[in-house]
Amino acid sequence: MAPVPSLPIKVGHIDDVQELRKAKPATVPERFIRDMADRPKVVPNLSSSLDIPIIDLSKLMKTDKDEVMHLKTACEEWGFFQVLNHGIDLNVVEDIENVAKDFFMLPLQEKQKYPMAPGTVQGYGQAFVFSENQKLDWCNMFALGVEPPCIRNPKLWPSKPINFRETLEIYSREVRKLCKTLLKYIAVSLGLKGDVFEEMFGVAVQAVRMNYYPPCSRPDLVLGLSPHSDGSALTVLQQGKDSSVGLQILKGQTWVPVQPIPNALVINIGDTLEVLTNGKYKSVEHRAVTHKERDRLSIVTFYAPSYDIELGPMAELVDEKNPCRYRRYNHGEYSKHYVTNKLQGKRTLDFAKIQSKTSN
Ligand SMILES: COC(=O)C(/C=C/C1=C(C)CCCC1(C)C)=C/O[C@H]1C=C(C)C(=O)O1
Ligand SMILES: O=C(O)CCC(=O)C(=O)O
Ligand SMILES: [Fe+2]
Repeated sequence: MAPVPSLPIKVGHIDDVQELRKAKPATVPERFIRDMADRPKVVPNLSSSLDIPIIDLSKLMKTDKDEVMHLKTACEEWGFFQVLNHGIDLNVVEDIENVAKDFFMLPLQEKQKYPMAPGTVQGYGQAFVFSENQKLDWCNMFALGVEPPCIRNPKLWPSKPINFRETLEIYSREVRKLCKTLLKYIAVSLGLKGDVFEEMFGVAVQAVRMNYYPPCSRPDLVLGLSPHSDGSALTVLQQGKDSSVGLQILKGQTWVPVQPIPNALVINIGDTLEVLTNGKYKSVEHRAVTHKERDRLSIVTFYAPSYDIELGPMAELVDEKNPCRYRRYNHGEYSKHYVTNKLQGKRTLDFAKIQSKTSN
């Protein structure tokens, strides 16, 4: 079951932010200006002790016990880590960045041949806009369902740049392998059998979203991407080589910037793993901010179970001390719920939460 909108929705006019940037209006249009409380603080991006953990996959693959512990701590305390020695050929990483950039640099008319229809998440445009008065993100997105083939919409796969399709296929194959490997060690770090997720997921759903954030004259007033947690099991995020620092994750009350590390990929736990682990590993809220002079590109892969599967907290992770915090549900239904609601911090996961006096 692929998620589709059931009602026609009115979203009003959505400015293309690259075109806005070219036109250089004296002020940022009202629809992009955030309420005071939601505006980002613009501070210098200094590296600090609050950097997200770094995991060396080559050590994990030798089942280095310390690295497995390190992974466990990263998933429990951060929900985010950067992975080094991820095994994806650097040419593959470079090629996807180049085709994504080439796509976004095409004339608007060309990109609009692949429109994201209101209320849907595939194609070129802004996802997660459901009303005329909703604030907009300072971002252009291009998103495609990749696996299994039944979620692809072939009309949305662009003919330009000419190597787009082949490059995305090669990249997605490699990222899929990486997700399977990471899930194996995530299972091991939980004291579970390495193949537990692979067995459970069926033919995993995989989607890619390319986000392009042009510079913004008032980065203090806008957001590149609204706060959200990902609906996936695992997300793999590649930050453009010369991109500005823009990804921030919420740690306690603080938005912590993710400092790009050359040749590393950013991995985060999605809502689905939070549910499966009964909240032991958390999907952490994150957002993107913009920069006054510099642009930013990110290529994001969402990896999730087949729509057919029913899931809930794994029995091994539920006991008296850790009572069951989420109900069982069908993943296709959660996907539909996710893509038919605006990005709203961690609120989307209320879908699955068992409300109790102690739950947060
Ligand atoms: C803009 O897209 C998203 O943010 C997104 C959607 C991904 C998808 C597609 C682009 C094609 C169809 C499948 C899918 C819904 C995965 C986020 O994906 C998260 C949300 C859920 C649920 C998930 O599994 O990944
Ligand atoms: O661009 C980024 O760094 C954030 C992207 C993101 O969180 C997403 O696409 O879900
Ligand atoms: Fe995200």
